[in-house]
Amino acid sequence: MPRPIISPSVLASDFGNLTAECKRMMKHGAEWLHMDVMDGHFVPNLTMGAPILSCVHKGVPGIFMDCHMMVSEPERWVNDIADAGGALYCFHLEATSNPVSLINAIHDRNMKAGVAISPDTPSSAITDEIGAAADMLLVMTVYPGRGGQKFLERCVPKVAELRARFPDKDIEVDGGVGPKTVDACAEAGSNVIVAGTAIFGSDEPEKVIATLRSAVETAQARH
Ligand SMILES: O=C(CO)[C@@H](O)[C@H](O)COP(=O)(O)O
Repeated sequence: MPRPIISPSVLASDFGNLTAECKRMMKHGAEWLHMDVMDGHFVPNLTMGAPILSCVHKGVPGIFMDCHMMVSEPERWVNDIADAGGALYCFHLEATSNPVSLINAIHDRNMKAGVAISPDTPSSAITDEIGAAADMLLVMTVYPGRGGQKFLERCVPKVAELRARFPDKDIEVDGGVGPKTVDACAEAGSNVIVAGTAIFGSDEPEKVIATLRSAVETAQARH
């Protein structure tokens, strides 16, 4: 079973102090930082791109940037994100017609490749070929585009379907995940937990990170 990983979503952080916020989360035990790249086209919001990621990468030694590309034409940004220090490039399946060649292009730039599905996309859209080529599968538990939304419980069965088909892959959940909703995700087989509001909105983020990790450990010990 792949190891538990907590990836705080920086969308909920103090953007004016992004570098310091990332360092703070790593000090509190976060393995990855979830960098929400939005282009104002695939989703209505605009956030950040390669220049900001590059600054963060230079300012935070050892950071693993889990780049969630909520963008149209994800093929366009592979080189820029790789040059900026991205460690994982996760694109939306809905945004491309050639996912396997995109995964190959990501691997050619020495990044891990993730494939995300939005709430209305079934797990079957991730074919055996796509799933085998990818390093990580992301099941969105809110509609992509903004933080602080309500967790969509109806997305959880997709995690279990994907875990049954891909026992060795990282499976990430993102959107409305926190101490109250993580158990369902972990029980279904998710090992990579993204949380924004639940972590950055807490006075004790280190405790929230520990709780999220312990939920995954407990579920993995049961299976
Ligand atoms: O990418 C997204 C939303 O598009 C997520 O990463 C959210 O930003 C997670 O935030 P919370 O729902 O945990 O507040």
